[in-house]
Amino acid sequence: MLILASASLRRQQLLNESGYAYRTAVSDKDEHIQDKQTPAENAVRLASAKAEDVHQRFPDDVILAADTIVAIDGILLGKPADAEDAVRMLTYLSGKRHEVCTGVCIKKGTKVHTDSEKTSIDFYNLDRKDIEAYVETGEPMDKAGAYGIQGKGARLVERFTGDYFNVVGLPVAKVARMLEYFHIYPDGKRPQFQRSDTGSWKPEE
Ligand SMILES: Cc1cn([C@H]2C[C@H](O)[C@@H](COP(=O)(O)OP(=O)(O)OP(=O)(O)O)O2)c(=O)[nH]c1=O
Repeated sequence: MLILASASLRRQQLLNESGYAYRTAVSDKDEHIQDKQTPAENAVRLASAKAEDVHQRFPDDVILAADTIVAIDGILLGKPADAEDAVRMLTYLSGKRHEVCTGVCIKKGTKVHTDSEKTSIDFYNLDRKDIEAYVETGEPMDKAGAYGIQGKGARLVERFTGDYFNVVGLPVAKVARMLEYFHIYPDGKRPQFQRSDTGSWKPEE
């Protein structure tokens, strides 16, 4: 059985819509971003900690976990601590390009597969009033970088390059390919993907 180690409704929704059957289990691991690590290293480490935590409770299942981080000018942003922090983050992102990095860890027994995906985002210039009005909606508070591209935060984004779903918290296409390695397929069927992008790993026959 596939277990999504996440309390995030967005991740659950993305996995549902992609056709996967799964259960959820929430990790209570409280790991922190480390400035000395790259965004990808941080995101993969945090995702791995969540997967490991849930694996302890469900050792026979396939555990999927993810973590999303925003990176700009070498600074890493997680979720804002409070409204003031959200204003500070959005002020920093205003008019600039940043990256959203989601790390993914899939684990079953001793078999572990990790990877990460980056999406580049350009923000419009935002004035103080726009930022404060957006923060007042409450939307930024549970999101890395203090915005949600899938919600009212869409108004902040001038353009993006890469996987949209990665920004929302789960790079679905990459995850689907990783899950094949664990013989987990959407709608319970072996999928049609052409495996030209296997990278350093291949699903077992
Ligand atoms: C940038 C951005 C982030 N996010 C979200 C995705 C992640 O859920 C969240 C970053 O926090 P995470 O710690 O990655 O995830 P989470 O705490 O929400 O859920 P869990 O650990 O239980 O799996 O920010 C958006 O929803 N939209 C966006 O545009």
